[in-house]
Amino acid sequence: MRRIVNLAVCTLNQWALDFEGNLSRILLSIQEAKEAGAKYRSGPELEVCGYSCEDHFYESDTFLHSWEVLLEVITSPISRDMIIDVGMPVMHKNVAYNCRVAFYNGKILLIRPKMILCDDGNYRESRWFTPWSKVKTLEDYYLPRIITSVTGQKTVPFGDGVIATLDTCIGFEICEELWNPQSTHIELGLDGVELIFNGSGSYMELRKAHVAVDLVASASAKSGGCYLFSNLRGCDGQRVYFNGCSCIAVNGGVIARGSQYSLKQVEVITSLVDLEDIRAYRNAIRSRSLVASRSTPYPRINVDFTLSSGIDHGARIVDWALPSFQCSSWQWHSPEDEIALGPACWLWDYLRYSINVLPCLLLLL
Ligand SMILES: NC(=O)CC[C@H](N)C(=O)O
Repeated sequence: MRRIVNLAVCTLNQWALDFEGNLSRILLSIQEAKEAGAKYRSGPELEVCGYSCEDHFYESDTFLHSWEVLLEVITSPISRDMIIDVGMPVMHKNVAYNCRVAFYNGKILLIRPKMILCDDGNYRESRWFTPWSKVKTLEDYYLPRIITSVTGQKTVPFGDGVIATLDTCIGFEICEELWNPQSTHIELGLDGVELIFNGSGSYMELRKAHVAVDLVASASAKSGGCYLFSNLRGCDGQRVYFNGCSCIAVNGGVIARGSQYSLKQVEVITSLVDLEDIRAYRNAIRSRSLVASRSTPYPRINVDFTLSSGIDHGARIVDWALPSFQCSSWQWHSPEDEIALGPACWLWDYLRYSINVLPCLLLLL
């Protein structure tokens, strides 16, 4: 028996506060995911407003414009018939959170705030955001009126919950939560969450890319499951270069990976994943089953939608011929290549955006 799901992760070259440009890249990524047959599309961290808005995260306009972009995405016909999550800042009870917003056919399903923030290196997330600390707890989020008037929803669940479709269970871990020893994916996996989406803003450091991909693979190794990592790409106005390398891993093996240094502004990778592979792998690890049987449940948001294709039993199943997953192989860049490629890509982005604003500056003279 097979139960195949087609899932998409996206690498986007976003720019801080470029709401229109960011929107167009998000819509393009959804379209590409849909054309590839995906029923779920995820994207990088804070993709709506751009990661490096810095003290603009203190301005309510940054939040308002993010909702306006979300409205465009939710109401676009391209977004129909698939579950989508996007990254944006959300203010809940006067506290700013770095969130994933998941929706399906014009309705918001869940707002999932980041639970472990990053303050190493050049990261200073806790200057602008607060981590959500209420584990496995949901509250009502009162939507802005521009959203209510279109979706008809006054409140939506906000917090540490998961989404249950008719055939699987979906959870979220946002960037640094993967890097922390007490990663969220451990509890998620034990509670039967089969697909874990991570929207990230991970920047380039020499010889760091393999660490991110190794973490993604190991997140799905001990406990089984499918781990889907979407990262930003390029320079978004700050000093760092985001690293790309979005990837998908199943049961410890990386089955798809995007490029690390590229000038592509939108890169979508999709994979066919058999949910039965996850179930068989998990059930065979007896010690995991024992611990999982004792796990306390996450609040589940039910959605009347099936991610898998075909019929899940009987002779008429259409997907028998599809192969089960195969691990992909690639060569890591040498340090010398990284030194050549990273700064060059950063400079290219900066130049590209400078050229865009140059005519405006000339008009001001
Ligand atoms: N945005 C983040 O949470 C960053 C997480 C992680 N430390 C990284 O470098 O990729």
